[in-house]
Amino acid sequence: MSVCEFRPGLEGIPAAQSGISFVNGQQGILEYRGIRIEELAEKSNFLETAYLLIWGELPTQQELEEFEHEVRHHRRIKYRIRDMMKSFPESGHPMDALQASAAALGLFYSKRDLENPVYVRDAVVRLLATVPTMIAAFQLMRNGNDPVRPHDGLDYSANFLYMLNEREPDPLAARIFDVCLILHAEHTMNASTFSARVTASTLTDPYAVVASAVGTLGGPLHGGANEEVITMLEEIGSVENVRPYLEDCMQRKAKIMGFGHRVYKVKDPRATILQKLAEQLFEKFGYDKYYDIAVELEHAVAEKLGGKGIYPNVDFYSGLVYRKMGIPTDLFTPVFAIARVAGWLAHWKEQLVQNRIYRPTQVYNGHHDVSYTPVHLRQ
Ligand SMILES: CC(=O)SCCNC(=O)CCNC(=O)[C@H](O)C(C)(C)COP(=O)(O)OP(=O)(O)OC[C@H]1O[C@@H](n2cnc3c(N)ncnc32)[C@H](O)[C@@H]1OP(=O)(O)O
Ligand SMILES: O=C([O-])CC(=O)C(=O)O
Repeated sequence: MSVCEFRPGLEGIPAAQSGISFVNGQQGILEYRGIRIEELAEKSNFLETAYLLIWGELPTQQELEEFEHEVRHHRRIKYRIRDMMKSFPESGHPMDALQASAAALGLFYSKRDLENPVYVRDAVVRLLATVPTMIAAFQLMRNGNDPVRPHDGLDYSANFLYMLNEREPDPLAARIFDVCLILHAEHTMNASTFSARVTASTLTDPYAVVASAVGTLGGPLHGGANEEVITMLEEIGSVENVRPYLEDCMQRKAKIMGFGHRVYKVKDPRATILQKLAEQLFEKFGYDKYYDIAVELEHAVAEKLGGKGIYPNVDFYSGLVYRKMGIPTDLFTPVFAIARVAGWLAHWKEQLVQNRIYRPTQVYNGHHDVSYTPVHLRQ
């Protein structure tokens, strides 16, 4: 094999063959199994989209009803998981709580049976069903309250908002939240999905796959940017301060959070939809001054950095949507994870079809033949 050039961040290097999603970064196109994201956002719901991603086709009415029924009936978390979460430090980040809890779930299903479709389906259902419950439970318990039991009469998204806020959500808010989950469900070979596929390739269990992906999603260069965006908008504070803030960032060569993408060189199509969803929410529930700051920042960044292909990504407007729903800032990335579980599991299943363990190479730039220095002689 020829010696390859090292590409930092593996830019442009295919890490898998995949039929799950497609991105055209020059034209701002995203498709799940060939269907444009705009169409899914308008016509589908999250569980149907998850089914599409994981099993490769839209479900029939009966398949969808069965799948929704199964997910609905696996939403409760085990007392032992709940008690474990109760012992987590309240000040800990909910992404860490989620990562630990997803991994702990695997302790209860440690007999791996990856070739058995029943095992695969159970794991898919259980992870999709319990991740929202774990997040809502941690949120309530860190504030000294008991978790709220899932509401069997509510669908996937409405139930999550119900568990979080201890009341049934407004139907528009629940539908918008569900669309947000569709938008965040999958995105080709992003860092957390790569992490999921690497973990899957060792033939470990799907709980470990999801736990490793959650850990990867949390970083501020990836899903964690949605939280950073709100912090940044608060720091900017006013529309007048947008341009001085941007100048200062550019001078310091600091990244503007929620902007830029390895693949998109135009505005992320998901950001366009999320911006519209934010506007719909503001129309019904009142205006948010940070929205004007965000729009001004988008204009200013397009003027200064548009030439480099730097435009809003999915994380730029999502926080404004979640804020309006009363979701705390440090739950924005866990909410992203609720959705992305679908994509990670689709990649887990796909990886297993023709698995080969990931084991890339490296360019060694260290020393050779170094002799051992006894500790008392070391400077
Ligand atoms: C769900 C998601 O993961 S979406 C991404 C969420 N992350 C963010 O919003 C964090 C901010 N954005 C970034 O850090 C980057 O754009 C990433 C991580 C998304 C992509 O990183 P990469 O593809 O490695 O791009 P890289 O960091 O090399 O940037 C390329 C050039 O664009 C510039 N650039 C990229 N993003 C930004 C940004 N947000 N603000 C200012 N400049 C930027 C870089 O400074 C660099 O400029 P240079 O060539 O003059 O040095
Ligand atoms: O594709 C990426 O690198 C990041 C991203 O937008 C996502 O994971 O949704």
